[in-house]
Amino acid sequence: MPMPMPLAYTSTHPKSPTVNSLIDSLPLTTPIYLNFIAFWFLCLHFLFFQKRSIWIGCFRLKIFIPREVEVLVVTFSKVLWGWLRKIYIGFGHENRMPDLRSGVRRSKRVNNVQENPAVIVPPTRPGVAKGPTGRGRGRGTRAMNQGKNAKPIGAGVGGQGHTGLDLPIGKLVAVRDELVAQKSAEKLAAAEDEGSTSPLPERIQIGNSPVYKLERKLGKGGFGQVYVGRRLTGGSGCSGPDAFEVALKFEHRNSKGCSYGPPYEWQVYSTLNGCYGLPFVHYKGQQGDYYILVMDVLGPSLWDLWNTSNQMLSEEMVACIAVEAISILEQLHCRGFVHGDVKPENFLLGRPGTSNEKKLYLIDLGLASRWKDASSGSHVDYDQKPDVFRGTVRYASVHAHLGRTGSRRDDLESLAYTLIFLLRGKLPWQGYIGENKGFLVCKKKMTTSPEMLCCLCPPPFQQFFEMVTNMRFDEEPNYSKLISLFDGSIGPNASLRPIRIDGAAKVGQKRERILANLEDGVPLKKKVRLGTPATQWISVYNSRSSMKQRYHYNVNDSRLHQHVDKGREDGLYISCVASSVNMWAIIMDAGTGFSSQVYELSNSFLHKEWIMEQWDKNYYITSVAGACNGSALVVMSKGVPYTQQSYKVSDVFPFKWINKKWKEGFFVTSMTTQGTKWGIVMSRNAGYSNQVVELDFLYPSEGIHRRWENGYRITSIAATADQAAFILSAPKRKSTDVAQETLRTSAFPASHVKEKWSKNLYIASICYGRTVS
Ligand SMILES: Nc1ncnc2c1ncn2[C@@H]1O[C@H](COP(=O)(O)OP(=O)(O)OP(=O)(O)O)[C@@H](O)[C@H]1O
Repeated sequence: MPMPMPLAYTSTHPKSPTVNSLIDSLPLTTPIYLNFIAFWFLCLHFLFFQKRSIWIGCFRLKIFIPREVEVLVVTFSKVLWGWLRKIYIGFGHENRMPDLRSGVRRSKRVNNVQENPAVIVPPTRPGVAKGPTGRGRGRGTRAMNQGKNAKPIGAGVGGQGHTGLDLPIGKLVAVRDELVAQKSAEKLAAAEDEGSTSPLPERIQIGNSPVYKLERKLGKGGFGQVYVGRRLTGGSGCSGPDAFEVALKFEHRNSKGCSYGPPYEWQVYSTLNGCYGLPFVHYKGQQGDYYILVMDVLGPSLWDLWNTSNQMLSEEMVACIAVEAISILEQLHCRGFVHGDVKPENFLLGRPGTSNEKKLYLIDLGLASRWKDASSGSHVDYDQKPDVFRGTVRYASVHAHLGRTGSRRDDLESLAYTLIFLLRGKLPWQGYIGENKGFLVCKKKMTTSPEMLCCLCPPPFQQFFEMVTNMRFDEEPNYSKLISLFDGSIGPNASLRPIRIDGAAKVGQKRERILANLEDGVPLKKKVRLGTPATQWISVYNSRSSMKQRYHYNVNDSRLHQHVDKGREDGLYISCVASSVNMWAIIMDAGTGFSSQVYELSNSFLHKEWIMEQWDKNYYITSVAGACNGSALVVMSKGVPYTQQSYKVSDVFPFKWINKKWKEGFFVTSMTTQGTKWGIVMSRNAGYSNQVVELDFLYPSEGIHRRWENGYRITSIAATADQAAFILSAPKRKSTDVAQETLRTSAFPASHVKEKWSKNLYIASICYGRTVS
């Protein structure tokens, strides 16, 4: 999208003054202020340009700025800059009820606790460290945190050229939290600097390995530097453990991946060494300040190849790459791992001039993870953590962007992007920059139809893309079928092929047999990515004993009171509200358990003063809706079990805040959107034992079904025109199982609701927004 930058403030919040009110509040006309500002600018000018003298006519006036003034001016400038930034860029705000003492419901307004502005984390990792446009392979660094306020650790934030490399993010996310807790980003950066400045040993011997002399550099990643090591003593072979030349990968012991000992990649190599398509690791060990891997030396990467071939590779070449890459991934997956960072830079050819120069290898296991549990052998559990991203933005699967647990489908989706990039020379989401780059790229991936994405590619590539993006989380890829898609693009003469496809050839016969059995018998799956966004009503129905429920839709502001009053006369309370095209939908129930209710229609999202007043009177927010025209409807009730409440308004889905509040015992109890803004209400004592989020650019059918299977039920929904969010909760008391159904309809589901009522299914949540793409 080029969409506006996230603005997370409501304009009326007293702690988020508008620029106008700020300017109004400054007595700029007072001469003393003018003098001060002039003095300050002058100091800044001298400090900035390092000027220490000025000419007045023919006199040269020497300027002396005392150190104290310099510090004062710089500090004041920083504070002012931060202040202005907050006004222009904003951050989410949270309003929270005061803590309760001794379990007594205290209604006094003690204070308006405005917590430290929470870090707003876009649903997907924003523009982090797009690769340098430099031509060297593997240059640049990784960033580890995708938070808006998070600093990329190390260097490498910069613009992205069309030919630029894309750098991986999130390697060792697992240790990230601990790292961040222990060390500030600055310390980490300093540690890294130290790592990069420590001299590399000139002679290397790991255990009983030959002695190597450090030779030319092969590449550098965010974590390691790779050099050629030339054998000096201790062997006679041309290849293998005592090869004349090896690749030496150095990682400094203070580097970000080594805080707890050897790099994580070592563990993965311990299990995967010898796997088809991976370079052999012969020795690993520590020497001086460095962890060192001794492995087979390889040749150029596919990115190098693409770059030196006018940034376009032939169909046959890419088809061979496809076939061999699928075989390599199949072998890796067979060993229970997913790679997690499939991209052109991580596929290397064998050493030029050797018999392996046309052989493909996959390197960099730093983001590899298990899809299959090592002890039980079962598939790892599905989960979604929208603020966790691992991989490289350009090639990451949409599921990886959305923070879903990595599985085999993700490697294949990244491979599809890799192949299309090598063929077309460009992907439609290149060129995004800025803090919410990850979100924009993910949105573009979701809204680009397979036809658009593959418009310049031969049909097998589109078929491959469609097959892999339609896979379920735990689906076993049909590698043979995927390989066979490219059969027609590869010539029969093996010696003429630009890339060796030994892996695929080995399973070729088996493949033919499988394919014969598959012949058209498998029904085609419904395509999930159509590229056409749609907004719909999403309604959720819960089974419950018979009760009176009433709905109103297309209600304009002036008719709202009339409907609500009528419902109240009949003993009904508002149970949920929603808005579509600036008209309200109101659901009123006889079974809410509320004892009293108030509501307010206001022009602000959300009206803090009114909410605080009602909190004082022991009312709690029970439903909330925002309309596109800026107004919001907040319903607050008595008779709820909640003991404390907190809400947040944010321009991006505030998963990080939700996560933080979960840890404090709060659960999401209502949620809405207004335009692109999200409003989330969380309460203590909500009766849930656990809660999860499903956030997607379409209706996350698979995720919801998986959660349902695990005992979760949808308890809040909201959607913008881009994304739909579902909160699913596990009840504390697992007494009666609630059956739940969802419905998506273009018009308000008036007739459907009646059908549901006849089956004792009642509307539990409703919203209008993004459903399919
Ligand atoms: N065995 C090898 N033979 C030749 N070159 C290699 C070899 N291993 C790595 N390289 C080169 O070194 C670069 C960095 O290696 P690698 O990707 O393993 O490091 P990293 O720090 O994990 O990088 P990244 O940040 O991309 O994950 C690679 O891009 C590649 O060009």
